[in-house]
Amino acid sequence: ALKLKPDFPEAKENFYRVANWLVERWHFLMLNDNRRNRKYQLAIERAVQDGCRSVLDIGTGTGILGMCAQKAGASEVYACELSKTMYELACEVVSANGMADTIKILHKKSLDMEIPRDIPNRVSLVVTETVDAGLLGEGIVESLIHAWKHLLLPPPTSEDARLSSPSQTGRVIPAGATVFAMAVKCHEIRRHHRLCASAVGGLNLAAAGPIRGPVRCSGDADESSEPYTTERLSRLPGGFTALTEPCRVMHIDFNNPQELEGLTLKEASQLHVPVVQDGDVDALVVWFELHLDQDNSISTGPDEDTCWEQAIYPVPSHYSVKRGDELLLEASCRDAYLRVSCTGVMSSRLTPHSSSMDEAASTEAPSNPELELCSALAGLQTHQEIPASSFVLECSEIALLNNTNYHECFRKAMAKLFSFFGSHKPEVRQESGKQCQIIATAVWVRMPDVSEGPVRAYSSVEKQHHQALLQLLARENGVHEDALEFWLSHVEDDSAVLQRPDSEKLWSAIVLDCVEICGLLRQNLMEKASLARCLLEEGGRIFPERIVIHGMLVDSDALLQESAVQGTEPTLGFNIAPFINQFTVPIHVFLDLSTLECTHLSDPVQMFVLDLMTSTNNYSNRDVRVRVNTSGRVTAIPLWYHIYMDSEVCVSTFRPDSHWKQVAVILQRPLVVNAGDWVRLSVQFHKSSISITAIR
Ligand SMILES: CCc1ccncc1CNCCCCSC[C@H]1O[C@@H](n2ccc3c(N)ncnc32)[C@H](O)[C@@H]1O
Repeated sequence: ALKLKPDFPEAKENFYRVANWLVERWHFLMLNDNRRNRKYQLAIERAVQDGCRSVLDIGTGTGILGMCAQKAGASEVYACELSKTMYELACEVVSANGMADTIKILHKKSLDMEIPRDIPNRVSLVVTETVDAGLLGEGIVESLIHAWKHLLLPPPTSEDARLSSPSQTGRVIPAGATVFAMAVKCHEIRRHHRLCASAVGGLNLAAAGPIRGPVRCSGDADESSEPYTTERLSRLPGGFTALTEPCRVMHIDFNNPQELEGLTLKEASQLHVPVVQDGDVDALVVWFELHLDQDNSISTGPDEDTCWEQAIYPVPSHYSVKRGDELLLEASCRDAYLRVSCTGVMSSRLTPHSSSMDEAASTEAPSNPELELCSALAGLQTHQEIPASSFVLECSEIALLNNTNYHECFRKAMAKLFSFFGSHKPEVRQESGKQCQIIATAVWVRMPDVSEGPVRAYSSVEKQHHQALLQLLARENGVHEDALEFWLSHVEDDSAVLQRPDSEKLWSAIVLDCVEICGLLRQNLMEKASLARCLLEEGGRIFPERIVIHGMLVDSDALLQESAVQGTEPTLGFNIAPFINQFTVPIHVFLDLSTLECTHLSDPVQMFVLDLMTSTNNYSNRDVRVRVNTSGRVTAIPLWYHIYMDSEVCVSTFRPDSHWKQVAVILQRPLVVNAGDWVRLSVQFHKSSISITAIR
């Protein structure tokens, strides 16, 4: 559609969503990571010079590692790629770099490859980077077990190593990986995985029983949750505090088929990690060193200036630790995921601390072992896992519940509305009672303050278990059963939700959920608002009534690195950028603007106003003049919103406690500016999607 009509807004909007899905953003990060590319190239060159003549690149992506092998002089290069989009991209890239006839690319998962159908003979080198932040999440162990059995020449046995040339034996790049973990205290992780308040918006949540996030590294591998989430620790607002030293969890040798086969059957290993700092454990952070060959490795650690994320295992129970304690961890590779969890704390506090006693203890005959054992056991804090029956909410929903500022603002605005109705129309009120429709396609709606007489709230919730949770909360908080009516809105068409009620049932308040967690405005927001306006009774209000879009000019190389490959230099001189950059998306979502490495080139300015109550105030485009107060290169325009519940009560989506992220418009061509310049931005708003072009 875009090829036919490049500026067709719906197609543009859909393309952005599709492109983000088809080509994951880390492809850009990876290809721009010149250090990583050079390390792989060096390891491949060594292996080929060492005698590996035939190479298979598993998970070739754009084909860069296969091209390294071909350029290093390998005589046979094969590559396989399971994603159709990436496979087609790799074919374009390889032929554009003149290697179409020397690299054979298969649109196949390596596990489905056979000899001689797919490749004529076993290869002497497999190169792959099918790893995620938790190392095993892309199935590298399963892929390599299969590769050793069916695609690779046998590994060198000890005498082989001395005698035959490596071309008769097989090897893998990376050769292995070492996994590390440490315990951290981090508020940003906590507020996304654990309820930090027992009451929200005047509702006592404790009544609902345990509420937990989707990430759970529990004993039973219940499929409803993921074992870990990922974060770039160096970019988390508020940072983190390391409570333990990093500890070495395990080493995996990818050149040892027997070890790989035994990995998922191996018993969990128990680790005792010294605590170096007092605090409550919020999560375990896991990263790894990828040993490409003996002396060449890539680290994904939080303190390296690496572009990679770390694996985060939130700790559900409350472990508070003190310097000198030992944290007990358990690590295993069951069902091909790396699982790390806290199993207890060996508190040092129970053994006498004072130095004199320690000296005495060390000089006297060994103290009585029973005493030592029972004091150690007494110090062993272990906690019951949260029962699996607890309610599971998304991380963003937990962060929403923890966003007390948002709930307070909402209550304030609602209370004003109810007092308005209470005072203005006593006669009408009696027979029909206050009809208040809460249309919040978000999970969470606040029960209006029902103390002010009969309020009927109708909520459209998307998920059954949210309805169950709300009903439970209503009952436990004295909200009468029939004061709250639900229907299950269906994501695809909200019209069912907005169907016009019979005439007497007009609404006094309609709540719209306007902003997606990723920071985009919801699709068809203005259409929903105009539909909702027809459903209001006299004096009825829409919440929010207005959204003001703010933005500023920034110079951020980090945003460029995540959105497009910057030329051929980062990719070892191979011409890859024009092909992968077809999937560049001019809107960067899930941005955490508070920790983005960037230079602010202007003050924040008001870009656009959306009036949800009075449609005549709306327009579709606007020119905004922005004064440059710092010289630099404008590469992006971050955007956030001030959401006005009513004329005074406002919630910003760019606050430390906000459960929303921000977005950024990436300029097609960076604009060099000097302090004192004025930049004119043409801001278009169409079908809830914003586009901004900078004019000198
Ligand atoms: C320092 C590395 C690092 C550290 C931490 N975080 C991220 C990274 C960077 N690695 C990200 C790559 C991760 C994606 S894997 C790359 C490509 O390979 C494909 N695939 C995956 C398995 C597979 C298979 N068995 N057979 C054929 N194809 C396969 C995927 O379809 C994808 O296009």
